[in-house]
Amino acid sequence: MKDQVVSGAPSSFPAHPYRKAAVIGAGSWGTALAVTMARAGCAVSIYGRDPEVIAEMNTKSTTERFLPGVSLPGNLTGVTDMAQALEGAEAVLIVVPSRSVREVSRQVAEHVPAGIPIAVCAKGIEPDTGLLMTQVAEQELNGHPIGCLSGPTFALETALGHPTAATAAFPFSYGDRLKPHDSPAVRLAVSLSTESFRVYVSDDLVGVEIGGAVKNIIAIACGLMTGAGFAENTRAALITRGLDEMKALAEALGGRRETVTGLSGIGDLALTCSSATSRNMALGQQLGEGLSRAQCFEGKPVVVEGELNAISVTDLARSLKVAMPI
Ligand SMILES: NC(=O)C1=CN([C@@H]2O[C@H](COP(=O)(O)OP(=O)(O)OC[C@H]3O[C@@H](n4cnc5c(N)ncnc54)[C@H](OP(=O)(O)O)[C@@H]3O)[C@@H](O)[C@H]2O)C=CC1
Ligand SMILES: O=C(CO)COP(=O)(O)O
Repeated sequence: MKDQVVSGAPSSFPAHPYRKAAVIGAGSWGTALAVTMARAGCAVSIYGRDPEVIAEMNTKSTTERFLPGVSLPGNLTGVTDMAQALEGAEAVLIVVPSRSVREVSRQVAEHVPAGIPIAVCAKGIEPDTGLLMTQVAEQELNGHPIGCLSGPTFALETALGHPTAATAAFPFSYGDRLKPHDSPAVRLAVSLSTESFRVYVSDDLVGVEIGGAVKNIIAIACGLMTGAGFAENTRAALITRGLDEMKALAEALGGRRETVTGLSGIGDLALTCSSATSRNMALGQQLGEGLSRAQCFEGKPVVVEGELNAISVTDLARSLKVAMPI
């Protein structure tokens, strides 16, 4: 099964949805995914470390800082105790910034029995090691199927119910008797399926994760050029050449080119490079307009994955002798 290519829409693989899941990270994307899973019928516990955010979720069914205007479903419970969040979970989603994935994976490992699938939803490459986020999680979480979820998915749009599609990827090589419909990728896809959210499945973790990590950097570049006063020809050139860089890096790591031309690659690249809703694009645009880093986002701290990852991706590309000029 190791090299079998599995991809497609969840309807091709009927599967049992998870009844109970834990989301670790109560920011915008973690909460949007928790909301989506809860709407799909799963009982979801979401772990956050800020007691005020969690209290607002449980008392008002809102999270105004992260998803303004969104009403949280009743089967979503916020908790500030990680062990409590993970109790009885059949699947775990880790949704924190890439720089926190190792620390959080280590914490999750203390509370989750072996065999429970873990989906890492952060986009990035670890500095110094050059590891994908699923590889980081794998080092900390022994005995778990580890996969990822990625795609063109602004959190607020997802939570507001705008039609959205993403890709879930898990390897199909563990467990001799595993059938495609038993794969965590398929079960996760089904567990997240609502009228407005559709998840496609893949077994190409490298292709999926490289798309997510690289698109943020290209989006900063698109923002820079927009802020500096350049126009659409320049953006099209950056997106197209950026896609080529993504393909080259994915291939060098054993990923597939066709994955990069899917939702998690060109889909996310197109989204993030075209809209100031993207924090990466917005940062680039403000810098291009001449603001200092401290002035961007009115001085508030905002997660901009492409900043850190511009360095880790460049280092990784150099170590593999892949040309990535952008
Ligand atoms: N927002 C989006 O549209 C999308 C985001 N993503 C990806 O999801 C990841 C998370 O981004 P996003 O949710 O947007 O970021 P946010 O800034 O909205 O939220 C990050 C959350 O992670 C929490 N966190 C950070 N470090 C830790 C830690 N060590 N332990 C526990 N919680 C922690 C933060 O808690 P605190 O507030 O206490 O610091 C916060 O609740 C990123 O990699 C991003 O690229 C992917 C797709 C869409
Ligand atoms: O990854 C995202 C959409 O797919 C979110 O993009 P930003 O992190 O740039 O806001």
